[in-house]
Amino acid sequence: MEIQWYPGHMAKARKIIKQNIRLVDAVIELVDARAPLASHLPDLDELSGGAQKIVVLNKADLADERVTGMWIKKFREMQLEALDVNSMDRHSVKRLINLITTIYCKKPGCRPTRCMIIGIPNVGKSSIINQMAGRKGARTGDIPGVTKGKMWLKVNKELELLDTPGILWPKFEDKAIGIKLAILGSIKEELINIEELSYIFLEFLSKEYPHSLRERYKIDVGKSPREMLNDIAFKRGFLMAGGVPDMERSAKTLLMEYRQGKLGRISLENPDEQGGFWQNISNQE
Ligand SMILES: Nc1nc2c(ncn2[C@@H]2O[C@H](COP(=O)(O)OP(=O)(O)OP(=O)(O)O)[C@@H](O)[C@H]2O)c(=O)[nH]1
Repeated sequence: MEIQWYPGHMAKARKIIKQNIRLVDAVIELVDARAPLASHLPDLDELSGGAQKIVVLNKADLADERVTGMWIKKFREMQLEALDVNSMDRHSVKRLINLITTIYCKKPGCRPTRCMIIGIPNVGKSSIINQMAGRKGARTGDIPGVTKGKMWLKVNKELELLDTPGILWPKFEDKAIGIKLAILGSIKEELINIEELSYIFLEFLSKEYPHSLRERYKIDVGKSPREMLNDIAFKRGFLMAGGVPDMERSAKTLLMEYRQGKLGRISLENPDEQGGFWQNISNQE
């Protein structure tokens, strides 16, 4: 499956990030816990200069807990601060605030640490900013030396966030990365052949999480992806004139329900995987 990818505003976004990054102590790179590598920004280190990076695996409530634990271990082995977070949950986000404070505020009365959130589309940047800043997130106003109009949100005495997150698009020369991001919902649907995408996803699920498919849709996971999608259409009553199964509706429903967590906690990537399903996808023409 070919994903047409024309992020026209990419250069502008990079420029804005570059300008803002020099104002912060730390960059919080938000990745999707279900695919931390595919949703990671390979050129962020080059953009972020000296600012320290904290990797936040967001939407951890939707990811396979065991696999997320493996990722955290892996990032820490690479000497990176890493934390799993559910931005919908105040307590979970509090752990991130505490981590930043522990790293940057060694003594009482320290100056506020300034952070910027960066991540790919739909990874949860606005949600985490809102959850971190909460009602206290009153804008602190223009600060001298800061690009006009730039605002800081006060999280607490020790922490301030830049009010606008940085959106970046990953480079994906690798076909599997594009497909994972499409499954997660980070790529506009108009750019995707949704039926083809669902076939790949069904094949992945039938190999890695067959029980989730069986439980949710009561289908035979030994069948071909096309047959499985067909069966989902029948089970759900997605039928067009003449009783023809509506495959597109079926595909959209499958992906929507995955993104909403209705299929259970499912990770697309595993740090220990070598070869395997995604490698085969990447190797395909
Ligand atoms: N389950 C779950 N959903 C989340 C989490 N974080 C964000 N979401 C949902 O993911 C969707 C995207 O979140 P946003 O905060 O708008 O993401 P964004 O990165 O600001 O998106 P863009 O503005 O497109 O760049 C929303 O429907 C959120 O409710 C999370 O930790 N868990």
